[in-house]
Amino acid sequence: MIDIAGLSKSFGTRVLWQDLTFTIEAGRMLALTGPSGSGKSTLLNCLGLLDTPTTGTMSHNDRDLTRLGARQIRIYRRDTLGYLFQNYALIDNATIADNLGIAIRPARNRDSTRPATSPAEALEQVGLAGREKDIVHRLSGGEQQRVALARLIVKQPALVLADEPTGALDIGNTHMVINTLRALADSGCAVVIATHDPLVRDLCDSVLEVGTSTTPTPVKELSAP
Ligand SMILES: Nc1ncnc2c1ncn2[C@@H]1O[C@H](COP(=O)(O)OP(=O)(O)OP(=O)(O)O)[C@@H](O)[C@H]1O
Repeated sequence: MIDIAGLSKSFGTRVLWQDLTFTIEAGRMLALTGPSGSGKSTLLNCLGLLDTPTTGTMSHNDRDLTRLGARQIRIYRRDTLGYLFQNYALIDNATIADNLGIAIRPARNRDSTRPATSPAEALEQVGLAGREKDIVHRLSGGEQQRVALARLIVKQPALVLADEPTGALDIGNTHMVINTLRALADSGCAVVIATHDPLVRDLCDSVLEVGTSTTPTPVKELSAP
């Protein structure tokens, strides 16, 4: 569904990655690994149309994403993408319900046939049942991450982009994140995760070593003896 061809990114004379050529398919999970500074977040930002690649093309269902105007980019982000970033990207001074309500709107516009999950059901799935009226900035970091997960469950975006989603979490919340991302993939979302966490990497279907490889390797091949 997302076709990447000859993608590269440089800052000045510094080449972060080049000639990336692969497909991100619905229902699959791709891990982006590599040392700090190799350009994992930058690649996620390019996939999320928050940054632009230096050369190459990205297309979604044959629609060229590198040629969209500002308004089309906003609509694509709203209707197609879900972010799970380290700062949770929530509206801090609003309630959990308000944060999830924002996620519902674009889902209504999508041509999706997937069954909708209500905010109440999504909160139950992440262990926050009945907490709709809580203000987000009063929640712990782990709870905020779970609200961000609930937002993804409600929105069911075609493409989920996650940047170190377990970096600051305890083991319980880490498993919550991993299980939810796997469930999103199983329901048809494509999931791309920048991670240093071997637990997360091993859950994915394939791994791209950013800055070193140009195509992902199936996880099965990595773990083969
Ligand atoms: N706008 C920019 N201008 C110049 N350099 C930048 C810019 N954005 C990022 N970089 C540099 O690009 C490199 C890659 O950054 P990026 O955050 O993508 O790496 P990363 O692999 O995600 O690292 P980490 O694992 O530490 O999060 C870094 O050296 C960073 O300083």
